[in-house]
Amino acid sequence: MNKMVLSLRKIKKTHNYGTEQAIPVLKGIDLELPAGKVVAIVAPSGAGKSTLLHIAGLLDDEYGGEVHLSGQDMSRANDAARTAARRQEIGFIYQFHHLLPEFSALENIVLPQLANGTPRRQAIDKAMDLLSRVGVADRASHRPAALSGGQQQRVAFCRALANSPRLLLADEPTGNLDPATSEQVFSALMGLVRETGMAALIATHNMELAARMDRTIRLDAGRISAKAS
Ligand SMILES: Nc1ncnc2c1ncn2[C@@H]1O[C@H](COP(=O)(O)OP(=O)(O)OP(=O)(O)O)[C@@H](O)[C@H]1O
Repeated sequence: MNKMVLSLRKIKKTHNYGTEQAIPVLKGIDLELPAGKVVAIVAPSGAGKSTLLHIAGLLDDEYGGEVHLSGQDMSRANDAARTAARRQEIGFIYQFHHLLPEFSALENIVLPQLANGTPRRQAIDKAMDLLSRVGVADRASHRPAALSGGQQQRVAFCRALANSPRLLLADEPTGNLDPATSEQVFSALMGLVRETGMAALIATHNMELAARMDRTIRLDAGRISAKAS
């Protein structure tokens, strides 16, 4: 039996709630994400993908419904518990990565592991393994400013996976990559999911990639409109 890593139950979100410009964005989203599965969210611009990823990633606490992480209802958890869960269990890949500019690519991936108590040697080995999987190991000692946009994006991908999260949330993780590099990052992602049993929820406009994931959900006008398994 597959364990549910993420369960979203009746998620509702209105931006600017209670004001004249109240914008209902999510109108009751239910989603079950088991371990070892990759689910694509496909949606037109403005449909609420980022809003949903923020709620799933415990970055927002003003919403209706429940977010369960590994069976625990995080919508009722306090700040400290949500912060700990974010650090230890969730990896994020944003459209705009925020690598630390004064540190090398390698250090950007090592530091979050040290903060989590991983011994330095082990953290470096893990970082180098991740960098190799996405083809940027030879740039390990470069600072972000000395990397191309696509290389920075790949480093951010490695950083998100550094602490072996149980849940990966990604907003267009291959958005700015050329087709060959996008393929390499996608294969690395699928490989890691199969090896580790991580679960991933990935927003993408790339229908070809979405079709290769385990399932696609379509978000439209605040609801899940169609499912393909
Ligand atoms: N902080 C906010 N305050 C008010 N409205 C917001 C806020 N954030 C987002 N919205 C609105 O909520 C809707 C959903 O935004 P969201 O960023 O989740 O869309 P998206 O599906 O991720 O879009 P895209 O693909 O263009 O990034 C949009 O209409 C947006 O204008």
